[in-house]
Amino acid sequence: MFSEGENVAKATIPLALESAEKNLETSNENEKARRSSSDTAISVRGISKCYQIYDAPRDRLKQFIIPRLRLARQQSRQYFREFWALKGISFEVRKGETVGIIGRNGSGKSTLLQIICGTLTPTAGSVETRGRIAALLELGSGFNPEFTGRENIYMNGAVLGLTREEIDDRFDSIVSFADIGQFIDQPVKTYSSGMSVRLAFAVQAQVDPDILIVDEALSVGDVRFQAKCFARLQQLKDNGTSVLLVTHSSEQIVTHCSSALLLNDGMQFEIGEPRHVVNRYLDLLFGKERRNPDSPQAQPGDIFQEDKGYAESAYQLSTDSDVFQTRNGYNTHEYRWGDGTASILDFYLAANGEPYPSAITVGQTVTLAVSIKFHSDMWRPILGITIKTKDGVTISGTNSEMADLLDLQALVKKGAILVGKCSFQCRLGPGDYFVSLGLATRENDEIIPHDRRYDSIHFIVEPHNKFHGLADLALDLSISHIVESNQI
Ligand SMILES: Nc1ncnc2c1ncn2[C@@H]1O[C@H](COP(=O)(O)OP(=O)(O)OP(=O)(O)O)[C@@H](O)[C@H]1O
Repeated sequence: MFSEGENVAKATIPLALESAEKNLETSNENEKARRSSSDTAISVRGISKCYQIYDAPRDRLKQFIIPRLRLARQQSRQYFREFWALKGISFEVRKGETVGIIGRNGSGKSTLLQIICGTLTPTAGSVETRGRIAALLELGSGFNPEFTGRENIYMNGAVLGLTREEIDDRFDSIVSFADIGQFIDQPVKTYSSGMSVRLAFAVQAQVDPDILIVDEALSVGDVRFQAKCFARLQQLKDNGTSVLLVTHSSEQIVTHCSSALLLNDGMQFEIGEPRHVVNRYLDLLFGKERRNPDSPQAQPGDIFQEDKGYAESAYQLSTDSDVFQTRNGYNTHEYRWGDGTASILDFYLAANGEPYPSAITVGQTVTLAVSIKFHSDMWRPILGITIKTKDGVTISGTNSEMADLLDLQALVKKGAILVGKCSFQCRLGPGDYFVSLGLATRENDEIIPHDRRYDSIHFIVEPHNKFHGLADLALDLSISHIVESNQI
């Protein structure tokens, strides 16, 4: 049905062994193997999970009874359908590594985590884990709703293998982390979902697990609590805890994970560097009828005739061929997809009028212009732009719908060239930034990408000491009155 061996080989290399290979060049082969395996916290090999789906409860009964009534040699009918929730998943997680697991609803993420935790048995394959596993699999997982928070802390701690004294030692820090006040002595059934998650995370994270598994639970907590959880996750990672994090947030993946696994229909769709995996995920979410628009459908030159005016514009943007990749600042690692019915051909970037600058000084006015060619008629195209940090955190983004651009709220004819322009004052912290561009249309509730060029332009903001942080909010710091010490 599927080749497990193939998957093992493919998956383990990017996650765990790549850097190990570099480190071990000087060691002998045996030492290599010993050290690599002692560094491994989780080893998942060829995991598959098949559920039996029964159309009616009586079929389940028939499946149980009838084969037992027949003679052993007689072939019995099957009363269920097979559903493979996971197929041939293989990867390894090293000590101190945080691996993000991402995928659409129903792609198999929770099933995989349950198998790793040992609460679900795989149909095929095996999992090996080292050390204490703490898991936050669902709301208030492991809590008895009738018990108080206090009682549940002791119960959970015991399940995680802690003695009463060890729990006593950690009790105050758990309660302080959860920060649910007097509710600690109320039955857990009276808690809000956010409070349950606070307590559950506090317990799991304060028992110093070797492996911590978090399934979406953090999305329930408020933003301040989430920030606190991620700070704690960082501490745990620094102390060697391996973390498996299931989330639908691509930003959490790029910000907190050292590698990522993308599941699709139960299969390992992509594994490796978080930003790349996240781009593949976005591709799955929005990339209907994916096709790389490398070769424009219109004949070179014919559009140029119609659109002479644009070619003469201040930005000297190409209007007939794709020269995007020839410009200074083009990121060769851009991620491009779309159905190819429009092409983003060219871009112009300037800082205070200087074209394609090697670096931008804070405070300068940045101008970005792009030319787009339409290879078919298009109703209300949407032009979007997003600026992200090199870690994939979105700083700001907008699109022609949000900006209410009337020019695009109409039919754009095949052959037309559009030049979009965006300018902003650079109020960014020093560092590297990436611009993503996109041209799409909306069909009912679905976005159809025609040409998306993610992280396609790279620019650098020069070091400065005007402020610290990602962006300047023009914080207005002032002191209204100083009282001399001898007047107090
Ligand atoms: N006990 C079960 N019996 C039959 N099918 C199941 C069972 N549990 C899960 N499934 C199916 O297996 C698939 C994977 O489910 P799973 O919960 O692992 O997905 P998921 O990626 O965690 O989804 P979500 O993002 O919505 O939480 C789904 O199609 C689900 O319907």
